[in-house]
Amino acid sequence: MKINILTLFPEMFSGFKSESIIGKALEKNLLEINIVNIREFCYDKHKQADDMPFGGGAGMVMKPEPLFRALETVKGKVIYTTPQGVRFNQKLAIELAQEEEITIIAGHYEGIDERVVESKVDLEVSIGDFVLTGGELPAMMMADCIARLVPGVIKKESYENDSFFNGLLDYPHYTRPAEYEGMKVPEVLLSGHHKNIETWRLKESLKRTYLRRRDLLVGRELSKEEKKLLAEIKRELGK
Ligand SMILES: CC(C)(C)c1cccc(C(=O)NCC2(NC(=O)c3cccc4nocc34)CCCCC2)c1
Repeated sequence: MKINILTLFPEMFSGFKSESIIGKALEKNLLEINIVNIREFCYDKHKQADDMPFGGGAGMVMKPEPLFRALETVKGKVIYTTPQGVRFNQKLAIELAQEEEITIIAGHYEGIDERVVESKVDLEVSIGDFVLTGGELPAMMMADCIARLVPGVIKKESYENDSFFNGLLDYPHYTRPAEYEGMKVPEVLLSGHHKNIETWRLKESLKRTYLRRRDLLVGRELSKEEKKLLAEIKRELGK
């Protein structure tokens, strides 16, 4: 899979591409992330990538020509990260991860010229309702989420155990030391009793989801064991 990201700030992506899981996946050529510097497609003397808005008002708008030129050099579904977009989620990430190539445009200033959106953008996507300085971090976040779904990028077992893989919030995590400043790790996790540990983790995931994100449980098929555990949780919570 190849993810192109069109941006005026390519340096924002160097850490993303060099570090940790994404860095290793790129080294292993499991996928390709191609950062396209929009500024390279500004052919005027001053390399002007943005200009004042028609109709007046504050801020600048990203010019159409450099974007059209940059889009000529890439393929695949064109996504524009914008507050006006559909909400990004794991389901959309899974769909996009099936594509051979996708291109993400990161807006900046007041956004991109609408003629680019109308004629070239296939999908406008938002990561949430808050004000940002640019669409670069949303583009990076989407690329991260999609890239980890590419086979081989993360170990199969951790992918399978992804609590979100079963649609629940994560259970609490602990590591050494077994006691720190008087705070102990739950005994069951030190017992080496794998079935009990698995049950404890599922119950903790269900409890957290029930308490913090009950919406995730709506419409979610509960297994027999999950139903039993959820009943226990409700009893214990006195609800
Ligand atoms: C009602 C709401 C959401 C608060 C809102 C309403 C109006 C404007 C903004 C805003 O932030 N404008 C700035 C701008 N944001 C984003 O790119 C952006 C923001 C949030 C989630 C995103 N997902 O992808 C891209 C996203 C970056 C500079 C280029 C213009 C867009 C926000």
